[in-house]
Amino acid sequence: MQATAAEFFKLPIEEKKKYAMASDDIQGYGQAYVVSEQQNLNWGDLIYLQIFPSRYRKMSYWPTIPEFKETIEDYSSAVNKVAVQLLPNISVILGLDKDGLHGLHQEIMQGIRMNYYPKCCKTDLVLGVSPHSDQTTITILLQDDDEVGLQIHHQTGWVPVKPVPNTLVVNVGDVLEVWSNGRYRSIEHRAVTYEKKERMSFATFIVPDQEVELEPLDQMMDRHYGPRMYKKIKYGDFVRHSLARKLAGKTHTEFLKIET
Ligand SMILES: O=C(O)CCC(=O)C(=O)O
Ligand SMILES: [Fe+2]
Repeated sequence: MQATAAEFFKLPIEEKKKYAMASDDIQGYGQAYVVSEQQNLNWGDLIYLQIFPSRYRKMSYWPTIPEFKETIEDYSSAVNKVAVQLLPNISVILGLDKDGLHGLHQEIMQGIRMNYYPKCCKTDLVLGVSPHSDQTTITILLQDDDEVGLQIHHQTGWVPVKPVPNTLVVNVGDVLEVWSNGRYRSIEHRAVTYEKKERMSFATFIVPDQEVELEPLDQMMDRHYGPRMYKKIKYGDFVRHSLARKLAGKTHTEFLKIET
């Protein structure tokens, strides 16, 4: 997987641009969440591809590197198995039936964002990815074994997520925060840059269908869990709202909250 992605990222920029994200799309090569020419860009290259259901794939964005398609499909199928094992467990924690979360998604959508962070000589000035939470139910992340790039926000500071070899990191996203009425908060995270070495990471996003109406589950709003904290919003509208703004900590999640 890493080797195949590296093949893509080391292509000349003109080659990579053949897969450039259209301005009204989220799939393809480029940077999302860019809303102004004044904004500081992130020190990284990325390509985002929708994987499942396969009818949403836009093959014009898939690099035609040998083995690319097979490698992404094999990796994504393996990660999908992890996701469909995790969701029933999270469902039970939320007081739902085993199949509850699966049902709430209508259809489970899976996409992959491949990130490449080149070496950087101004690591104190630029970030690989600005602070944000993911607009997902969960994100399943594969990162390089030998570098600490990912950091999570905890209390007043940033805590590095030290890679454990052959291990995936699972992050809670905004969708789970809403369904759980804030009991499981989406994690604010960022990626830092390195001077000595490049880094890659692969984030698999597990999200509901665009048409799903997001709102806290009934059983997460009671005397024990407290009053309703989040508005009702169509998942697709939430994503469109987020894409029109730059990444800035948990501001996207704050938008979902009921104003008090
Ligand atoms: O590179 C990383 O470890 C984080 C990437 C990330 O947060 C993302 O792609 O959403
Ligand atoms: Fe992220």
